Amino acid sequence: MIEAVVVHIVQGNKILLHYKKRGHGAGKWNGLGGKIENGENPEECAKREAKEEMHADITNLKKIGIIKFYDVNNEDWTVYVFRAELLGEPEESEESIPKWFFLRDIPYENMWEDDKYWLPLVINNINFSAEFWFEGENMKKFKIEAWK
Ligand SMILES: Nc1[nH]c(=O)nc2c1ncn2[C@H]1C[C@H](O)[C@@H](COP(=O)(O)OP(=O)(O)OP(=O)(O)O)O1
Repeated sequence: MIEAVVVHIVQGNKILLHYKKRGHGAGKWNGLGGKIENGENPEECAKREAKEEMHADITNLKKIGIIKFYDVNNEDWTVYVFRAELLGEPEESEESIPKWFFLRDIPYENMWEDDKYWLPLVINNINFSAEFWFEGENMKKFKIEAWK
């Protein structure tokens, strides 16, 4: 089981997304994040990834969801989802290109197929737990539980 974090930064009517240049989900827009390394907790991983991926810090982290991804061909993932606030200016890095999107223009068609089911919950500060079953990049089934 791989453990990872995804962090979403929502400010006013905009969200900061990252075009991933490499790794799992390359070619898609996503929150920032990555795999948890030995000895880190999810918050520490989120802060490290923010520095690595966009050369900026994040603060006021709020854990908002937990997602399990089951993939029949590959490995299973547990992903901790956070909201956070940005300190400073995001920059392009070797991993990704950051870009602000209006909330009404989120590019769901160029994101992981599961995102459209749970990102609205993150934006509305609704806690959730979800499970998604994939075959490669195709989502087959899902379950979501949400609570205020
Ligand atoms: N179906 C999915 N939907 C989604 O929104 N995010 C997903 C996802 N499956 C995985 N993720 C996230 C978790 C994690 O933040 C990221 C994948 O992590 P990466 O491969 O970028 O990890 P690292 O930054 O540790 O990369 P490397 O150093 O290249 O191994 O994609």
